[in-house]
Amino acid sequence: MTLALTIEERAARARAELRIGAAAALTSGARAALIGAAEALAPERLEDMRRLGASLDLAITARRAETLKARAYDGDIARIILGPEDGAALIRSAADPASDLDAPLKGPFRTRREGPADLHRAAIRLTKQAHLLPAALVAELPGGAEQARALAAEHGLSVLDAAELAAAEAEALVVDPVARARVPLAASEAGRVHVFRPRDGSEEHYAVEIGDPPRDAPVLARLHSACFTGDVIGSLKCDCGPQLRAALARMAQEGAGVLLYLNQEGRGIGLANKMRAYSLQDQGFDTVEANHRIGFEDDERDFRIGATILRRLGFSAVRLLTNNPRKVGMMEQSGLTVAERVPLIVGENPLNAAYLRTKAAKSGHLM
Ligand SMILES: Nc1nc2c(ncn2[C@@H]2O[C@H](COP(=O)(O)OP(=O)(O)OP(=O)(O)O)[C@@H](O)[C@H]2O)c(=O)[nH]1
Ligand SMILES: [Zn+2]
Repeated sequence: MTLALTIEERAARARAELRIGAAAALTSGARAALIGAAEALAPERLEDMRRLGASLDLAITARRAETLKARAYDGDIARIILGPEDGAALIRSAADPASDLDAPLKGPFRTRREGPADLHRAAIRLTKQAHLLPAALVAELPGGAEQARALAAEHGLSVLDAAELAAAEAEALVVDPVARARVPLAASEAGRVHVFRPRDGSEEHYAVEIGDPPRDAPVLARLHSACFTGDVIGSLKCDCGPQLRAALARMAQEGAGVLLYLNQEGRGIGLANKMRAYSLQDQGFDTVEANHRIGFEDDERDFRIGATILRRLGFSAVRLLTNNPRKVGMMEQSGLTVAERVPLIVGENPLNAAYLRTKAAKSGHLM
């Protein structure tokens, strides 16, 4: 029956469900759990999960666990054991770094050592993909997958298999061209915008083509990650706006180029989480420390999507405008030739100098 949803479609739906505070069910073989996003799940639903579950955990990343001084027995993640008294306030304080400074001695949190952590890991992945705080409530069901399917059928919940979910992530890298049109730009009247839609239902990405770059020669290219604050409202905290405009100006000057505008706001964590990171930066943490304290890696972007889009446009070799060696490495790993790295050093000001120094010192950016 082709009306049945694929795992990718069910994952897209589950991400939306987590964002609106609904629960979903995850299975792994005969085991299963109900999950919810720590920042969104309604308290009444939490009580249902507590009632139905043989256990109730808060799954967090090892990064967040480090800030909370909780032991991460599962490598990249940790499972905080919630007791009957642990309600919404405790969950929020464990998941959300906003109050860390007011309550520096959170916890102590007891973390789980025994048993598999695959359901917890899958739940955290979904919250990250939904651009929520990377923290999930996980109630293991005593009746396993059978109980999960019965509950899902009764209440209209999504049921996803953790292993299938991981395998389905490759679909995020498959994009289809949707529409394109001429858009005369201030930098160059020979502008054209192409919209690409990922098969996994995640956000669309755009390509801005300047002129008519030949497909058989390395194209002057930029992979620009969305920065609402820098690109749109002129934030002085980063260099994104000036980089965006300088890249287009350089392409206009050469008469040809392609700028990918990738919707990877905040290095892939979304604007809400980026503002959480900025709030931590106001408390004195640098850009990398701030990401870690929320529970993210320094950089959650997958640049392979950029290579895919370039190839869809017919390019196989680039002269890449970037100061980030990771972008060069990822393009090459994806089979694109980087004929040259073209530095893009613009837009330093007194308010972003420390940020740019941190990127150079900790993230390997070339200055
Ligand atoms: N999480 C987080 N993201 C930030 C911060 N400042 C800027 N960003 C995001 O960082 C990304 C900047 O991306 P780029 O300029 O494309 O990449 P880059 O790694 O700096 O590399 P190049 O500019 O190519 O040298 C954008 O998605 C911004 O939204 C910050 O303090 N925290
Ligand atoms: Zn920026």
